[in-house]
Amino acid sequence: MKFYIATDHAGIDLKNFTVELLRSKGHEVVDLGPFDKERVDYPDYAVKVCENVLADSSAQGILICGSGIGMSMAANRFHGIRAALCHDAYTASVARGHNDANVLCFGERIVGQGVAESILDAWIAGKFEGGRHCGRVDKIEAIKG
Ligand SMILES: O=C(CO)[C@H](O)[C@H](O)[C@H](O)COP(=O)(O)O
Repeated sequence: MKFYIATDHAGIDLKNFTVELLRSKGHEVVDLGPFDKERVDYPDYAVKVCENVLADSSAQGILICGSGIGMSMAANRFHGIRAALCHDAYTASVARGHNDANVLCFGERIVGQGVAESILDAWIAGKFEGGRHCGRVDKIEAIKG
């Protein structure tokens, strides 16, 4: 699987862990930064990941910040991005299976490395179930609020 990943200053350590973990499992990871802990604004990095995911539909995005909330809010402003803030393996699994989510968000101030790994494993194993969920996802995409 191919991932684009970015964070803000509050998620650097979990980003580095995630990049190494995914690469060690054979996944392709494009790290869009930042690469030090200087304070930055999370929307700037959400834009980088979402633009790449929209241009490369075979890929998925990962966005990390302190809580994951700001990143998920910013990412969901993009038409075609379905960003899911996940705190555990169940939310990751259902985000893929029911919501066809294409950007995973989590928070370094919320989840540790062990929980992050279980979230990533569930995300990677998850597959959109289609069926009754198709029309619902289509309705999300049709919203022009
Ligand atoms: O967007 C967030 C909160 O919803 C993220 O957790 C940010 O990383 C956080 O706001 C950054 O806070 P800081 O005090 O500037 O480190």
